[in-house]
Amino acid sequence: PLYDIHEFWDSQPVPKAYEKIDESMYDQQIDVPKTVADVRPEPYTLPPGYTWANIDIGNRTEAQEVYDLLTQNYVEDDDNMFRFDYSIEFLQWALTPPGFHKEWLFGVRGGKKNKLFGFISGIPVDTKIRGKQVTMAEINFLCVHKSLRTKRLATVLIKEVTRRVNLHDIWQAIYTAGVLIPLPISKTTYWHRSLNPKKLVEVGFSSLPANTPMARYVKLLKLPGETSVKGLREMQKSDVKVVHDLLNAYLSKFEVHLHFTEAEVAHFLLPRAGVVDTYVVENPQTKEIKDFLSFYHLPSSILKHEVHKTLRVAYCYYNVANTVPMEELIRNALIIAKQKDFDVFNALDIMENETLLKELKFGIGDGNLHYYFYNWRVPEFKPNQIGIVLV
Ligand SMILES: CCCCCCCCCCCCCC(=O)CSCCNC(=O)CCNC(=O)[C@H](O)C(C)(C)COP(=O)(O)OP(=O)(O)OC[C@H]1O[C@@H](n2cnc3c(N)ncnc32)[C@H](O)[C@@H]1OP(=O)(O)O
Ligand SMILES: CN(C)Cc1n[nH]c2ccc(-c3ccc(F)cc3OCCn3ccnc3)cc12
Repeated sequence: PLYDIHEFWDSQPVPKAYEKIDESMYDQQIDVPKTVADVRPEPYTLPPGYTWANIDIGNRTEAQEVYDLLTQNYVEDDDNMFRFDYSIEFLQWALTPPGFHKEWLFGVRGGKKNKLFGFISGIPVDTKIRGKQVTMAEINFLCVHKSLRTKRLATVLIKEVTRRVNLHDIWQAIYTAGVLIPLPISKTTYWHRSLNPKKLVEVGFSSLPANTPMARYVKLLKLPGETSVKGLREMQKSDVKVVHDLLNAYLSKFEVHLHFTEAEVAHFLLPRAGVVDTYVVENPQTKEIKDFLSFYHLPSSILKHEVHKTLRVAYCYYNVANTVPMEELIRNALIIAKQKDFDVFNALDIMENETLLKELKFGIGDGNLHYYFYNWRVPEFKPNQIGIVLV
């Protein structure tokens, strides 16, 4: 609970759990204004035997080292049955958007083999918060090897990435986590839509509802073999401009959202095999595009099962529905994911998602994803006011 002592976070410019609400303090930074000249010029001190190392994620060998660290040491579910298994291609996609800064992708090396024991990443994002534009760093992939846990190494990684971001005259950040630390700007819930119920029951991801034989459970969750939306097709380069306009227009409806450049829309939404899928709806008569759907591929390793080693998971990404009902659009995303042999389709209750989860037979997940700002005070938002998906 929040009244716990947070040695590190109580020293950081984030709202305190106990602070009195003062509306006049909202929509501004928490820290005293600083300039780049105030930023510590040298990296933070690491324990003896460890060194800082920038990671060139575009270099296959270095990307493999990050993959190896994360696939063994990154986020597990509460029951330690599954662990995220981000692929190398996914990491390269997530961490090299237009305008990224190489020195914001780095880790800690040590030992005889100069092994990678820790990692953290930042990418620049243009956020809009209650109508105010704030350039931030989006922090992700914080990971410390299991053999080095609870030695406060994470706090050094966080302070170092803060320092490196500050050197670019950026003083705010956005991040999400399953853990509850001071202080969430929103507490969202994740939901799962089974696509391969038999496998999900076999690996313990789902349990058969009471008095429901497997055959009936499978029938309950069956989806059409083909999509229903006319004119649905994979996004291509020539769609970037219209998808860019549709996305920014749609996201401006939310209290907290990102603003994407065309180059960022091309980077984050053009289909990449095994990473991200985007489909546009091209009106067969007018050839106009007014809707699109997208989901990203993030498998989880199944930690304790002899036969099944990987859970193939699709995650709801950005979806805009202007001429098609959102429910039908997302149902078509489910159908495509099933056609592509995904086992489950995950979604947060952010944006408009909560309005379609039940109808589309999603089941509620066992935990939350909290959204956080660093050094920016806002009132707490409901999930349907959040228009940002962090991978
Ligand atoms: C202006 C720019 C600013 C940029 C920076 C913005 C801030 C960015 C913040 C980062 C955003 C990342 C977002 C992201 O990547 C998505 S959330 C996923 C984070 N990664 C994992 O969960 C992977 C598995 N776990 C680990 O690798 C370790 O357990 C980690 C590394 C998590 C902690 O390593 P450890 O060996 O277990 O722990 P110590 O070194 O002893 O440190 C303990 C302190 O760390 C605090 N802690 C624990 N988990 C945290 C988390 N997920 N966020 C923030 N803080 C977290 C904890 O509350 C405690 O502080 P307290 O004593 O005050 O309570
Ligand atoms: C977002 N990005 C920062 C990775 C990340 N970190 N921590 C997390 C905790 C939950 C989710 C999440 C987000 C959306 C979703 F539909 C299901 C999720 O978790 C499933 C349960 N689970 C937790 C861990 N392994 C499996 C992601 C994350």
